[in-house]
Amino acid sequence: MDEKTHKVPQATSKRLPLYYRFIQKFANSGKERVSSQELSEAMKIDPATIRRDFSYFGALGKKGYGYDVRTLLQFFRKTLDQDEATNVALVGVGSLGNAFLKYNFHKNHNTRIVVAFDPNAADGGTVVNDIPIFRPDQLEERLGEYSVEMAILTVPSRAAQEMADRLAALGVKGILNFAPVRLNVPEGVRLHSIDLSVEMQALIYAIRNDEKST
Ligand SMILES: NC(=O)c1ccc[n+]([C@@H]2O[C@H](COP(=O)([O-])OP(=O)(O)OC[C@H]3O[C@@H](n4cnc5c(N)ncnc54)[C@H](O)[C@@H]3O)[C@@H](O)[C@H]2O)c1
Repeated sequence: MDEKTHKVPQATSKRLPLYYRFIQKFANSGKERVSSQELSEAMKIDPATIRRDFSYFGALGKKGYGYDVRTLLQFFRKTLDQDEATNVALVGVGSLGNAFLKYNFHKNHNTRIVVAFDPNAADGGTVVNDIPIFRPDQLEERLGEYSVEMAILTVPSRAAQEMADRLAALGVKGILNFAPVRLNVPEGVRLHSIDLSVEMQALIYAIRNDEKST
């Protein structure tokens, strides 16, 4: 990513892959330009948010013209580093971690799990789906071999902060945390947390609220 994108808010950066997906759809249907209104209708995000998100990246569109689909496509491909593979470490190979290990991210995105860590791994490592799994006490010794940029954290809550600290100390730049705890990470490390219970409660609240207002 270029320097400008450092100040991009987390909410905006979370929407980038979504923009990319919809712009790909517009491009595939042969559309050459698209307005924030059209994007808004397709994506169910309000047009002001889209314009604000895009404004973080400089002049991507012209007033009254909208956005050039090819330019947007190139921009998002470059910004999301779709041309370059991202190596991911999986930390915690239980129920959730195993599902990630078996899910082939690589098919749709240039992202792949290259190494995993779990206390249940054998002494010299275990291999599942061609991915080596080592014990967590081997993290410092092994991680450096795999050019890992980000980690998926699927460990029990009690182990999450310690593993996040150790990953950050090893130079991992992004952590996708599934443990339902608030983690602290040093500056320069991006943390995205997905708490399924919170997401579910928010959805239930939204459904009930819709019911009340109809
Ligand atoms: N399973 C789900 O549907 C689900 C949904 C939402 C959130 N979560 C959260 O995701 C995390 C993982 O859930 P799960 O169901 O896979 O749990 P799990 O107990 O099945 O798996 C956790 C794994 O982490 C390993 N582990 C423990 N300490 C470790 C360490 N220091 N380093 C590496 N690995 C370590 C354990 O050996 C185990 O294999 C939990 O924090 C859980 O609350 C799970």
